[in-house]
Amino acid sequence: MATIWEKTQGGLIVSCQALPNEPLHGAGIMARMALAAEQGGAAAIRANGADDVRSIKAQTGLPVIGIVKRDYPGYPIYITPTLREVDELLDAGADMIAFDATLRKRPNGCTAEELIQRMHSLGVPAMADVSTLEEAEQAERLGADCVSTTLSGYTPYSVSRTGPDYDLVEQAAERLRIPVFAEGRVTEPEQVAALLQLGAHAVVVGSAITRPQLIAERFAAAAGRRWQRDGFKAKG
Ligand SMILES: CC(=O)N[C@H](C=O)[C@@H](O)[C@H](O)[C@H](O)COP(=O)(O)O
Repeated sequence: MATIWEKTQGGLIVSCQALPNEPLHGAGIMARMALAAEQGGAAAIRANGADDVRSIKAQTGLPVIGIVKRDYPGYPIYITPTLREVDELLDAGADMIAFDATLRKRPNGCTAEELIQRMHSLGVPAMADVSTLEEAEQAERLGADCVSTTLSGYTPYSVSRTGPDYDLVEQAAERLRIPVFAEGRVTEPEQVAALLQLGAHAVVVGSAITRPQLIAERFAAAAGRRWQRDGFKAKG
């Protein structure tokens, strides 16, 4: 049977996530979203929360990269911050687990090595979500199986951009021996092709496919600008 690396190589991974404050929140809806992504050609799904992971695995034949977003007061990190979230995802049958691998402090004194070791104890690969090249290199040293550029632009010390972080993808792909996934602010198909060309193992796309409120917002903003420019012209 093909490994998750073979299944995802050169492919599209669709992130299907809706937090409790989003209109599409719910494991059933996310499973439908994942099914649609599968029909569209996704090689794997990235999903948030044990319920969504279970539901997506039951509805699709795709590998699922699981995360649990959970806030711990006083800590800025929220993507699979501790062993508790890792255990929830292992229990749900995630095929890979992604976690915040930035150099910031983790709640409960947990370390990145501990999280990786727990995943490896059950044979589940660890995806390190990073925001800089330094974090990517550190994640590789600690034993992560791959990195994703998920957090570039979302830490106070990484550069904020409107589009994908091409530089980080290119530099990490050049320097690291482990696969580099491109993730974050990919909105156009041409960007997917460009990121693969720069050495990404696969490209993760979320909001541009699975957050319809943000898709509508882009179109509404375009309409709004026209409205402001032309003014309202009543008929007749
Ligand atoms: C920064 C953070 O919390 N990113 C999250 C990580 O799982 C998700 O909210 C993103 O949707 C995902 O990374 C895909 O990115 P984009 O939606 O830009 O295609």
